[in-house]
Amino acid sequence: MNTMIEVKELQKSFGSLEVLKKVSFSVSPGEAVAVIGPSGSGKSTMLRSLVHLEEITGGSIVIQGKPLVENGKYAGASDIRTITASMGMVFQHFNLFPHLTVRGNLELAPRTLKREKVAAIEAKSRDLLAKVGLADKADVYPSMLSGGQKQRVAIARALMLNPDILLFDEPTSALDPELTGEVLRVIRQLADEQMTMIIVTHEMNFARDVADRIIFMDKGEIAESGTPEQIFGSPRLERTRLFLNQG
Ligand SMILES: Nc1ncnc2c1ncn2[C@@H]1O[C@H](COP(=O)(O)OP(=O)(O)OP(=O)(O)O)[C@@H](O)[C@H]1O
Repeated sequence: MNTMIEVKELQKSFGSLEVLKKVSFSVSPGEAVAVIGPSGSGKSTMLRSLVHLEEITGGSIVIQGKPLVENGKYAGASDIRTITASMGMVFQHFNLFPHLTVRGNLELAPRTLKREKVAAIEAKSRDLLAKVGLADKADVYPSMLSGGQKQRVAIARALMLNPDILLFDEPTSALDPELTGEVLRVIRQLADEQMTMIIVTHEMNFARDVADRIIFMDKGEIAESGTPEQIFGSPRLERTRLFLNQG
């Protein structure tokens, strides 16, 4: 399989507001793609469309060769479930279940799906918590954790279902600056392990360091796409950076 994600002429409108205007791109296996761009340019909407959290108004999305939506027509409900199950999503605001412990958060979906034995699920949650540096937090509740710790739990939770693709929607935007590093380190480790990822982020330096490719969105379109070297040499991006820094 050569393409993990193939997006063709994706269009999305909210009422009369056209948020995505024929956006096309593809992601190869093992690629880490960062999506950057000014606020309101459609980055989150594009990402959410891939996992059917937004219903698109035109175009096609094909995940690992399977069409989620083709020329605006969606697959059947069961195919949509299967296709979106191959992707894990990490949100800006963590979205942990407050009434479950850290371990409970990790194990809820796999225990509900019953695809694996309970012992295997428990072993995996232990391993993944160790991987994100939180082995000692398995039995605490999310309210006891810092934002950076919560986000690392959310990443471990997304990994519990063995996704082929991970999507990050501004994973550090809700964090105090001193807590972003611990989350970015985990994402970088996943990139080093060749996890296929799309990361929507405002962290320009991180995008430059971790991404194989950068997609720069502006006003619902892909303004530029290329390697970090190509994109960070671009005068258009420089103008946006100055603008963002002033904000
Ligand atoms: N549910 C919705 N209903 C109406 N408009 C929406 C909805 N969701 C997003 N929008 C609008 O779509 C546009 C793109 O939003 P989106 O969140 O995709 O941008 P973004 O590039 O991710 O921005 P940011 O960096 O601020 O998160 C914005 O104008 C936003 O107000």
